[in-house]
Formats: sequence, structure tokens, C-alpha cells
Amino acid sequence: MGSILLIEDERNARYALKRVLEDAGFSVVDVEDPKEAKNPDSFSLLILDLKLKNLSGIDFLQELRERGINVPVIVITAYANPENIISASRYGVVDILKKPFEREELLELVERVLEEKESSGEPQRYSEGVIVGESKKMVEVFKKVGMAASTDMNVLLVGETGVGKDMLAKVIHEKSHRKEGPFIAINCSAIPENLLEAELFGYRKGAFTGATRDIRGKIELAEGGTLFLDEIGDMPLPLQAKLLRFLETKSFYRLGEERERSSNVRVIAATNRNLRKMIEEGNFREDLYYRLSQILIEIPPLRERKEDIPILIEMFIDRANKEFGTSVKGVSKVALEEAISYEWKGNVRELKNVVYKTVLETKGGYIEKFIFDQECRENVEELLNRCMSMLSEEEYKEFLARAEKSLLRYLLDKYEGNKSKVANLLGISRNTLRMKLKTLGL
Ligand SMILES: Nc1ncnc2c1ncn2[C@@H]1O[C@H](COP(=O)(O)OP(=O)(O)OP(=O)(O)O)[C@@H](O)[C@H]1O
Repeated sequence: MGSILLIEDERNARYALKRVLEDAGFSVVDVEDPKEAKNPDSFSLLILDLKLKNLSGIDFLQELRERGINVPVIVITAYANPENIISASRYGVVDILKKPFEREELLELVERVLEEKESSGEPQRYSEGVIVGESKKMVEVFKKVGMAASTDMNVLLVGETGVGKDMLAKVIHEKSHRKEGPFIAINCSAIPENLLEAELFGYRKGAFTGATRDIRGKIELAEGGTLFLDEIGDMPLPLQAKLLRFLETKSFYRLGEERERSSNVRVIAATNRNLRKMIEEGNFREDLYYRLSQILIEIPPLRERKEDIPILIEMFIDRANKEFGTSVKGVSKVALEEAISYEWKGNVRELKNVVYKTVLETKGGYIEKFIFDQECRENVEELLNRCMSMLSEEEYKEFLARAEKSLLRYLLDKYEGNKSKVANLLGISRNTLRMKLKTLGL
């Protein structure tokens, strides 16, 4: 049984919580004030009230993490506003319990966290899905994300490739009242134009050749939850008009059907294109833009928030170590400086790839030099050039397919068939990956 540090300044609540936990067999040290908390890193779990008299729980959390104390934390609060939630999640809080809560709810959560800690041997601080960011710009983004989660308005996430739009869309869903509902994503650039409409709105048997049965579209599948329209800038104009109608009326028609249907979904859209410019050029509907951007969140590129680079590197090293079984401890000062001054055109996704690649090479100790994508690319180019110079004209096409096939096979093997992961690493959607695999006979 793990030992728990309980920080709660309200006496009765503290007493009651301690009783519940002790009755369940946990050993508990309870304190009123965080300053009384001796050796917080010696505990298996910290239960922290967010609103303390002398110090905010968030400040205390920040201080803990800065001291390198990675004990898992469950936050209890009567003030579970999105800002608190987002701030807390930045410091690796594993869960938030909103007061009042049931005894069983608390015990279930405590047991789960302690089990996870035991099985991984490490706190879940940097587990998949944890968001980090310390720059002023990202704190502003997190605040907006929190605000977006607390409303049902449409959200437009704008930013370069790899800045975290997809990840933030999921966070908004997970922190919203729709979290028990589905999160359905559709990538508007990965699906051929004529199929996109059918994918979105569904169709009736016989609506077009190949429509052998009635199919529900993504809009229906997202009922009660969130519909994420990725790469919205690539949606063709005729479909934009139909989407606008849906956003205005919440009703739609399946293709080939006359019956009007409705769906209760919140729409989050994302793009790395300049929609304002597209509007000027007549390629994107202005009315749709305003509908979608009821809350507009612009995520800055990594090169404009370099303060986030060290913590992102730390997180990805931690994750890569867990995934590969390596034991890289950190980064040398020189390597870190080089990473900070690097341009990161592929943003966080590129940084993640570079860290993973370097951890695999380094295996242990400290990273002295990152293997930047740029250098790899140059080596690959040299190698490919050599191969290509040996090809005859008839072999070009086959060469292309073989190269793609080998890469995909390698990645699928490496990530044990995890298609989402491979698609993510290649910067393509799962659908595009599926189509490629089919074409290549994999
Ligand atoms: N602040 C962050 N903290 C932790 N991980 C992050 C952060 N930002 C991005 N990532 C990670 O970086 C990768 C790329 O993020 P994501 O796929 O959300 O980007 P995107 O903006 O949707 O890219 P694209 O436009 O190419 O679809 C993901 O693995 C994501 O988890």
C-alpha cells in the first residue's frame, strides 16, 4: 500500500479524507500548509487542495516540479474551472476531483494512480497526451483552450504543421461537458473531394455506385460529442456551403435522402493555411470562417516560443526512454543551445522525431548532439542519389513504390503495427496511410 501526502487547509475536510483513505488501508500524512510538507518526494501520491489559504495549489505544484519532484498528484477542488484544469495539467496532475465527490470515486482514483505508478515504476508525468509549455504565448493558448472547453462554441485552431492543433482539439473535448461523448475526427485533405461529403453527412443505399447500404456520416457518429474537422482549409467550396448550413441549423441530409436529420455536435476545426488570405482569393467562405472561429486559437510556431524547447525535450527523452528501454539522462548545454537556436520548421512534431532518433542512438548518458532531420535528410539524399543513378527508365516507378513500401514496412514493424503512430510520424492521416498500405499491398 502506498503512502499518501494530503494537503488540505480545511480541517474537517482533511480529517474526513484522511479517515476514508486510512480505512482503505493507506498510510496518510496530512498537513494544513504546504510548507509543513516534509520530503514530498518520499510519498507515492500527493493529494492537493487547489485553493489553500497561504499559497495557491498551482504555485506549490510549480515549485515542486521545478525542484524535480515528480510525485503523481491528484488535485481536489471546488473550483474546477478550465483555467485551473489547464494550469494543473501543465504540471503533470494525473486527475482532478471536483468537490463534493463520493468516497468510492476518490478510492478508485487513488488505487488506479498507485497501480499505474507501480507498474511503470515512474510517475505518469510525461505519459502520452500530457501537454507541456511554459512560454507566455502558450500559457495564453492554454487559457483559451480552457475557456473553449467550458463553452459549446465552435473553435478554430490555427497554426503551422506540428504545433499541436490535433492534440489541443482532443484536450478541449476531454475537458468539456461532452467528454463522455465521442470525439470524431475527419481530415478534409486526406479524403478525395467526392467522398468527403459522403463521409461527413452519410448516405443512403443506392445514393451512388458503391453505396450498398445506408451509412451514417461523421456528423451523426459525433452525436453528443465533438466533430473535429482537420485541414478545414482544404474543404471544397460546395461542401463549405453545406457545412455552413449544418452549423447554422444543426440539421443535414444524408446523401440521396430527403429526410432531414439533426445532430448535436460541437465543431472544432483546424488549419495550417491562411484562411483570411483564402477568403480574399475566393477560396474560403467568409461566413463559414466566422461561424467556425467563434473562438479562435492561434498556436505560435515553436521558433517563436523557444522557452518551451527545454521542457519539450525533457518530456520526449522521458517518453523515448520508456518506449525504447533506453536510459538517456538529459542533454548537454551545447546540445540544448543548438536545439534552441534550430529553426524547427516541423515544430513540436519535428522536435519529437529528432529527440526520439537521438535517444535511440545515444542509448544512455547525456545527449551531446542532436541528430537533426536536416542532417539525416542530407545523408538519405546522398544514398538515394547513388541508387537512382543506377536505375533504368523502366525502373523508376517501381523504385518509388519499393522505397515507400520499405519505409512503411519498417515503421509498422518498429511500432508494432500502430497505424496512428506511423501516420503521426509521417505527418499523414490514418486514412491516407490505410490507402497507401492498400495500394502497396501491405
Ligand atoms: N505542447 C505540447 N506538449 C506535448 N506534446 C505536444 C505539444 N505540442 C505538440 N505536441 C506533440 O507533437 C506532435 C504533433 O502535434 P499535433 O499532431 O497535434 O500537431 P498539428 O498541429 O495537429 O499538426 P498537423 O497540422 O500537421 O496535423 C504530437 O505528437 C503531439 O502530441
